[in-house]
Parts: sequence; structure tokens; C-alpha cells
Amino acid sequence: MQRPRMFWKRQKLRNSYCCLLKRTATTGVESLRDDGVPYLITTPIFYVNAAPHIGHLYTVMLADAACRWQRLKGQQVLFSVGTDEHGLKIQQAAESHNTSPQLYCDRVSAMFKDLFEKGNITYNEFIRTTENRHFEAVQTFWEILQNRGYIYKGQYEGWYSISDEAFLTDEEVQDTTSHDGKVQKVAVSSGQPVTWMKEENYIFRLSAFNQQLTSWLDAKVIQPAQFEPLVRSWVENLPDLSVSRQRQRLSWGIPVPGDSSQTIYVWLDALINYLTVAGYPSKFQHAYWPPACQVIGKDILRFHAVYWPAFLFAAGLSPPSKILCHSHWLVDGHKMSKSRGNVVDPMDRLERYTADGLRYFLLKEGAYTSDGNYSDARVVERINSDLVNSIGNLLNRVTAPSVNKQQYFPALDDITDLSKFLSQEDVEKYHSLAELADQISLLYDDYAFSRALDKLLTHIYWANGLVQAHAPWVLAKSSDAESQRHLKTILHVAMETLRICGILLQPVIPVLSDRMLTRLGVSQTDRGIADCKQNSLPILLGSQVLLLNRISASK
Ligand SMILES: Nc1ncnc2c1ncn2[C@@H]1O[C@H](COP(=O)(O)OP(=O)(O)OP(=O)(O)O)[C@@H](O)[C@H]1O
Repeated sequence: MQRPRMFWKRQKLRNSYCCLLKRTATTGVESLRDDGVPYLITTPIFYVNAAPHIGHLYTVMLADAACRWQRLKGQQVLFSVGTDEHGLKIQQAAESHNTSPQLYCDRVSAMFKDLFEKGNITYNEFIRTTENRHFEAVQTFWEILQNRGYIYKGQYEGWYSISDEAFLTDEEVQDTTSHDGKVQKVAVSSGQPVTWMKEENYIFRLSAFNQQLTSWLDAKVIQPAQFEPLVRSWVENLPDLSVSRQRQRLSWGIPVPGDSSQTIYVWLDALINYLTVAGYPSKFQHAYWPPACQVIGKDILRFHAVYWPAFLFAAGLSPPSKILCHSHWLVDGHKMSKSRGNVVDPMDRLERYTADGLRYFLLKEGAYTSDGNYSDARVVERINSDLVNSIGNLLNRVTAPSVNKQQYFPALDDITDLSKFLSQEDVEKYHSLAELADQISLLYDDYAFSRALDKLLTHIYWANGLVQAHAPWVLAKSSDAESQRHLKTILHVAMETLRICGILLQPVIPVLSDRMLTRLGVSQTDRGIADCKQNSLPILLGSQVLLLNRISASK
């Protein structure tokens, strides 16, 4: 199989970073893994302060499509998801529900897990930060940071947003006036209230990592690149970071090893989940490190693109190869969020639209490079126009027993002369199918799912137009040899388009692609990227199938 060009580009990037690590090896950074070894792809672990919403499902579906794509290329992938369960917000949420934090976490974590099952997410690891294996990882990691001299005890003073679990500088807070005229300080980015915090706790020497973080950013690890300048602005001004709380204020968390009066900062605790899933520390599978891609929303960019790599540098571990940062789904102009409560229920939408239908919409119209408003009307429109009317309709037309009487997929060998029945333009379009896999590979490797889907749909529209123009249902009624050859030609060209697009659509609409390929008679073993070359053998069709019901807008 010819490897797509982007694959090589990626390896080049990893290699250049490898050299970079050797230069900074004074802190004992472990070397990067060899080429061709397994990938670790992660999503954030989600905070269990309330039930999941469409935003969470979007992150996970985006990462799932990336994992499915890598697996389709033959890459071994470890895909991790999970829930973040410590912190003051959880402590408070449990209190308000009159339950214990653990029972509260069990209940909400199960909601996320159910969602991922129903969403057909192919994760390998579902990590919970209340698990013993994670407790061990966090305590070991802390001890390493401390032994290497990156943690010291000191007086922390500054603004803190409990809702965001984040420390903020003076520039990152502002005054707002509430309805009753009270002036309150809030975080500029989230609008959440902040309080002035002053206490003795443990502090991480974040300021020591300016150089290493800058070099890491030079390797173009932040995608899309539009977010890189923001990260650089944070890196330019790096104060040390408080990484513990007094236990009397925050008891729901992992204690600092050797000091039971302090609890480890929830973000340090949470970020270490990515190591826990790779077996750290006792069963650490080094082959999976560093993560090939960490998918996040832009709200948590600072934690993943500044704190996280700095923690890893301090521990002598490699930082992630890529941070894939997407934008937000909005509702009436505001970020959909648990705290705000302006959420769209993903379970209900999976029920209405199916996992493939919803995933198709989210990746096609996705809030990837810019924020996007979620709209049910748009979901219905997209599914009906692209999946039902275009793909489903084309499949029905070329496999209908009244048109395709022998129920088979004619091969190119059966057809004497394409140009006898097709225009020059159509012949060229047909031959361009041979390059489609390479073109889609480049886009999928770059996580540009929306552009890839646009491209695939262009071929489907073209094939539908061809079928419409050549009316195979009329040709099927004639028994003369010329009409039959003409019919075969049209059926072959349309089915080839469906077959190749079906193979390439597997990462995005796995269930519908399977239905489509099965109906076309394509066996499970013939659905790899290498099979996107032209089909030269006739195939018997599978049994009849309805790809997807039309969705009613009134639902
Ligand atoms: N509106 C959104 N659009 C896209 N992704 C989102 C959205 N909201 C949350 N996410 C995903 O969830 C991650 C944040 O998880 P979190 O549990 O903090 O959700 P949240 O709804 O922002 O919660 P909270 O309101 O309590 O801060 C984001 O980084 C992103 O991956």
C-alpha cells in the first residue's frame, strides 16, 4: 500500500522534534518512540458536575473518526476517554444532591459512558480519576516532580475561579454589575465569578519551562495553527503555578504524598489521566508515549498546551505530538456548557438522528475552526439532503431489481468502451476516482473531516447526475445488446463511485458505510484503503437494504 504523503510529513515533524528533545536532554527527557509504533489518541476527561451535552459528544466523535481512520490505515491505536471526578465543584454538586461525592460521580460518570456506547465510540480505555490506578499514577508523578526539584512550598495569592478550576491574572478578571447593582469580579473568558485566594500550598516551577515550551511550539504541535499565537502569549509570561489546596477547603481529591493537609490541584490530577491509560507508572507502555494526538475544546487550551507539556518536561517525559483544538458549539450565541445549563441532550438526539446521522452532521458542519450554532433544523436538512437523498438515493437507483435485474455489480472488464457512452468530462471524472483515496487521506490525516466530506459528496452528486441523465431504468427495459452495454456502463460507474466513497466514509458513518458496502456485495476483507483502486471483478449484490429513513423535520 502506498503511504499517503501526509503520513511522511507527520513522521518528519516527529523526527525534527526528536532532535529538539536531544538538545534539551539536560532534564533527562526520554527519547521519542520509533516510527510506525502505536498511537495514543485521547479526548479530555469530562467533569462530572452535570450530565453530558452535544459539545462533549462532538469532541469524542471527532476523536473517534480520527481513530477509525488510523485503524483503517492499519495503525494500532489506543483511544482513551473518561471522566474527571475530583474538585470543589463535585464536592458542592454532591452536597446539593444530598449524596456522597463517590455516589454522585458513579451516577454521572455512567451517563457519559452510556452516551459513548450509544454514540458507537470505539474507545479502548474509559478512565475515571477516582480509580486506584489513577491515584497511584498521580502520587508517583507528584513524587517525581518533587524529587526533581520542580515543586516547592510557598504562599499563593491570586484570583481563582472555582467553576473553571483556574488561576487568573489581573488582566484576566473584570468587574461586572449584577441586577441588584452589586459589583462582582468575574473571569473575562468564562464570565464565572472569581475569589481572591491566599493560602500556603505547593507551587510548581512553571516559569522554568519557557524555553522548552517555545521549542515544542516551534514544531507546529497546535492545530489548527490559529490557536498558536494565543499559546505563545501565555508562554511568554509564565508565573509559577499553585498545585495544591488546603485539605480543609478541598477534601475531594488526591492527597499530596507525605502531607495529608494538602490536596493535589484538580488539573494536575486530571491531566495525568493520559499517563494512567498508558499504564503509568508500573505497567507503562512506552510505545504509546507521547500521545499522537490529544483532542480538546479551546476552553481548556491553556491546561493542555502550557501546563501539561510543562508538567511532562518536569517529569522527564515527552510532551504530546499534537494538540487538536476545536472551537465551540453555541446556543443563542453562548457556549453550550454544563454550568450555564444551555445544553442540547445528546442521548435524545442520538435517538432521533442515529449515531451515524448525528456524527455526520457534527463533522460536516463542525465547530472546528470557528464557533457554530447548533440547530436541529440544520441536522435534519443535512441528513436528508446528503445521506438520504444523495447517497441513499443513488444506492437505491443502481441496485433496484427493476433496473439491476441480475443483481450484480458489473466490472470494468465487462465494458468495452467507456467513452462510447460517456462524455469526455464524465470519463475523466470516473478516472479521477483512482486518486480519491490519496486526496481524502491528506484531509483525514489533517483532521479536515468537513472538507473531506465535501469532496466525497461532490463525487456522489456527480454520479447521481449521471444516472439521472442516462436513465438506466429506461435502458433496463430494452433487450438489445447496445442498451445492455450502456446500462452496465452506467451501473458500473455509479457503483464504483459508491464503493470507493463507501470505503472512505467508514471513519465518519461506519454503520451506513457497512450497509452500503454490504448491499454492493463488497466483502469485509475488501474495505481497506488499498481496495480503493479500480474494481475489475463482477460482484453479486448483497440483500436489499434501506440505508436510512428520511428524518421528519417536525420531530
Ligand atoms: N460548547 C461546546 N462545544 C464543543 N465542545 C465542548 C463544548 N462544551 C464542552 N465541550 C467539550 O468538553 C470539554 C470541557 O469539558 P467540561 O466537562 O468542562 O464541559 P463544560 O460543559 O464546558 O463544563 P462546565 O460548564 O462545567 O465548565 C471541552 O474542552 C470540549 O472538549
